[in-house]
Amino acid sequence: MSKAGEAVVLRCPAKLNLFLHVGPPAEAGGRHPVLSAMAAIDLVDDLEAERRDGAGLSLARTWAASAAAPTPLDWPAERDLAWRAAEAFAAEAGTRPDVRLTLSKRIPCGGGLGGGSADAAGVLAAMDRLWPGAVEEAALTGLAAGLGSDVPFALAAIRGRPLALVGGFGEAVQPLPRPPGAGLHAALVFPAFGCPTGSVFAAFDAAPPAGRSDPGKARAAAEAGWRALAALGNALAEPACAVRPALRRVLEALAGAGLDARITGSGSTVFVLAEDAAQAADAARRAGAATGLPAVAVSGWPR
Ligand SMILES: C[C@](O)(CO)[C@H](O)COP(=O)(O)OP(=O)(O)OC[C@H]1O[C@@H](n2ccc(N)nc2=O)[C@H](O)[C@@H]1O
Ligand SMILES: Nc1ncnc2c1ncn2[C@@H]1O[C@H](COP(=O)(O)OP(=O)(O)OP(=O)(O)O)[C@@H](O)[C@H]1O
Repeated sequence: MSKAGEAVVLRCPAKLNLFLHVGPPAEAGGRHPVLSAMAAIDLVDDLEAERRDGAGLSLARTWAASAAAPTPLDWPAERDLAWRAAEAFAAEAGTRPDVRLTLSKRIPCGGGLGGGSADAAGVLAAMDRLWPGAVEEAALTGLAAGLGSDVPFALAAIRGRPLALVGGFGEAVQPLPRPPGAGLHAALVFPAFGCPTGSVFAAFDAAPPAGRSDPGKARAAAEAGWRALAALGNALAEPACAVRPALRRVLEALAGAGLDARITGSGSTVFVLAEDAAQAADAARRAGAATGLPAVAVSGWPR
């Protein structure tokens, strides 16, 4: 049955790396194996995808009115991960990328929140619905891994698995037990600069920390709670501060306000875990006052 003219609307969630361990690359200049507990949060980009047979690919990107840290969306559409996901899906399906994509963004760019990856995963999930059965499941997850390390988790989250232990180069996504008690709540702080992921991994190589990642420890931590997961640390936190010294000053200002702040991914976004939504809102207010930066409260996604 043709799906031409049909539209799919879905949400593309940001992720938090509750902890992030990084191993050495197999060869100099290669990518780094990671182990991370990733959780989707209710900071989302909205995607609409409409199939229009014969009309080609188009992409419109704007910031939602509620976006806390909008920056120029100035890279060419052809380089956007959403666009590249549409082309990759169509090539795999043996069809043309005849889809009109409209993105209303809220996830800050270059913030370690995986916004571009979430958009790409959203496009894969949407096109899978608009061209049902055209790409097999294993091929779809392969496309996700080819687009970036955070895309397989984002695809799993959109399809109902919003908390996972992620290994390899992001392609090994395994369910993680949901910590007991309340759900995930946090305040996010958005520095006025991004952290270029490649430079942060290069800084990691210049001073790699000792220690090995252990999936068993990660599972035990998940059974203990959200804070136990975060206590496993982020191996890119120091490298991110080396690349952007101002990030250390943000962490120091938050510590001075009594807030236990951590970096997600390769930075620059900082998060403070909270017990519930009211505490997260309070932490966001205090974080904003201590740093002068935009700060928002978030919860696990979907709520
Ligand atoms: C830091 C994380 O967000 C953790 O979830 C991800 O590992 C980032 O992965 P990503 O978004 O796929 O990163 P990209 O923006 O595609 O990669 C930028 C650059 O970071 C380095 N890179 C990235 C991922 C990885 N596992 N090892 C790397 O060494 C590579 O030099 C790469 O060219
Ligand atoms: N749809 C997109 N949304 C945001 N950035 C995109 C997108 N497509 C391509 N990019 C490019 O990727 C860069 C960073 O993307 P993104 O916001 O996903 O980084 P990030 O959150 O730091 O990701 P990560 O956690 O994977 O390091 C942008 O500055 C931009 O050049």
